[in-house]
Amino acid sequence: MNIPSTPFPEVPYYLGLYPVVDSVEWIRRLLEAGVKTLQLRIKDLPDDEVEPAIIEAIRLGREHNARLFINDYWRLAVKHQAYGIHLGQEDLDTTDLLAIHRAGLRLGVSTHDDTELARAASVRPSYIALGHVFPTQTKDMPSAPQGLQELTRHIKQLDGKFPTVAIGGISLDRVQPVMECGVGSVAVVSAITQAPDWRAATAELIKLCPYRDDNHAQR
Ligand SMILES: Cc1ncc(COP(=O)(O)OP(=O)(O)O)c(N)n1
Ligand SMILES: Cc1ncsc1CCOP(=O)(O)O
Ligand SMILES: [Mg+2]
Repeated sequence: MNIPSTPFPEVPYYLGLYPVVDSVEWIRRLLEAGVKTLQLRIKDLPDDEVEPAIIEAIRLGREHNARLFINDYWRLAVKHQAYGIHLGQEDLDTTDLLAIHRAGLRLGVSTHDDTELARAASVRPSYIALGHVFPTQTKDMPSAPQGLQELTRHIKQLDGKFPTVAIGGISLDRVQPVMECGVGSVAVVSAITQAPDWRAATAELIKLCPYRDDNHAQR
């Protein structure tokens, strides 16, 4: 892993609601619904097939003055100057972190345990994602859900040095207890995409997970 000599660019500690979705269609809908932090997560397609979606998502993100992260496709995200990139632990070994840093993109990194937390922190990313907090149907997870106690412990361990994002099984009724752990933001998939009324769910979630224009955790 090639670690840049300075941290990745800062993002607000309280990023607001952070939906993770798999199409430009969802990106457009959510931006129009007022979402300001979001991720395009398309899995396992060749670069040339996802490139048009990435270009359009980045364009929409800029048009709405939103923070759009691209999952996995870091070369395309750099090429088209996305706001940021989200990477998993295994991606850290195969990604040119120096290229992302040089291009001025923000970086989010997934973590699941203490070892991964230390490894993520060594990269000095823009935010650190913690999860999965609860059981999830959206992604096959090799580890057990960490739960609220472990989430709280990880947030304390980071000591406000990085903005944090909780992910995994966070339904509407679980957002408040998750926020009470001190996390900066909540990332959701099914709470929006599987909701009977996604507009109503998104509006509720935005209220429960406020954005603050501030780089620091409130103590
Ligand atoms: C905000 C956020 N947190 C975690 C993840 C998971 O990323 P990763 O570990 O790279 O797994 P995939 O999403 O690529 O399957 C995420 N995407 N976003
Ligand atoms: C992408 C990802 N990474 C960890 S859990 C997860 C899926 C979260 O989806 P949901 O909010 O539907 O549980
Ligand atoms: Mg990934």
